[in-house]
Amino acid sequence: MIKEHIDSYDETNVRDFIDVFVQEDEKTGIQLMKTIGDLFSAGTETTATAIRWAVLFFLYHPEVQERMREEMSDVIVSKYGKPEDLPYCEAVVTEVLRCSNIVPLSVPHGVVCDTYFRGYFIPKDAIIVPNLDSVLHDPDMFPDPEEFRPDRFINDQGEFVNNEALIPFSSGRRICLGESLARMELFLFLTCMVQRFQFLPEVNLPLPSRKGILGITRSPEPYLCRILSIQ
Ligand code: HEM
Repeated sequence: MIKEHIDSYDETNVRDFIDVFVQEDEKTGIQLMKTIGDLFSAGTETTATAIRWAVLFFLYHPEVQERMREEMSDVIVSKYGKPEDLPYCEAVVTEVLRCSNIVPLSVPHGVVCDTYFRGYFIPKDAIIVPNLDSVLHDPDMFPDPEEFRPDRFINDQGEFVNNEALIPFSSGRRICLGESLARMELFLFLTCMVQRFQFLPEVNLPLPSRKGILGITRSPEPYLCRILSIQ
C-alpha cells in the first residue's frame, strides 16, 4: 500500500494517513509502520477488550444499563449527550476501566541512573514493572474493590467525581498517549450500545467468569450472551 501511495502521490490531493507520510518524504515507511503498529496494538486491542469487559459487567448488572438509558433519555431530547451531561454514563465508563484493569502491569520502565526512592536503592538499568492493579483495587481508595459499582464516582449532588487512584492509563511522563481518545471512544460506544440494545445472560448458562486471562492485556474469557434490540 505504501508503494502504491508513493507511485500515485499527488501533492494537490493528499488522500489519507499514508499520503501524509509520503508528503513528509518518509519513503522507507518505517516510521509509518511503527505508528500503525502503535494504533493497532496499543490502540485497538485495549479499547476492544474494555468493551468486552463492559458487556460482561452489564450481564451482572441490568440495573446499570437501565440507569444509563434513563439518564440518556433525559438529555438527548435537547442535545446530543457529552460526558459532562451524562455523569452516570461517565461513571460507568470509569468503573469499567477500573474493574477491567486491562493493563495491570503497565509497561516495563528502565532506570536511567542509580536512584533512592522511599528508602529503597534502585540501581541503574534495573527494570521496573509498575503494579497498577494494586492501586485500582486498593480497598482504602475503592471500598469493596472487587464490586462493579459506578456510583463510587458519583457525589451527593449527582455529579461525576474522579479519584486520584484511578490510574488505568498509568501516570507520569509516559502516561498512555491515547487516554483521551480511549475515554471518548468508550463513552460513545457504550452509550450508543446501551441505548439500542439490552445485554442479557445466555439462557441456562452461568454468568461468565470475571477472572480474566492475563496476557499483554487482561481480557475476559470468551463468553456467550444475548443482545436484544430495544426499538
Ligand atoms: C482502555 C484503553 C487503554 C488503556 C487501559 C491503556 C493503558 C496504557 C498503559 C497502562 C500504558 C503504559 C504507560 C506507561 O508506560 O507508564 C499505555 C501506553 C501507551 N498507550 Fe495506551 N491504553 C489504552 C488505549 C490506548 C489508545 C486508544 C491508544 C492510541 C490510539 C494508546 C496509545 C498508547 C501509547 C502510544 C503508549 C506509549 C506511551 C509512551 O510510552 O510514551 N493507548 N497505555
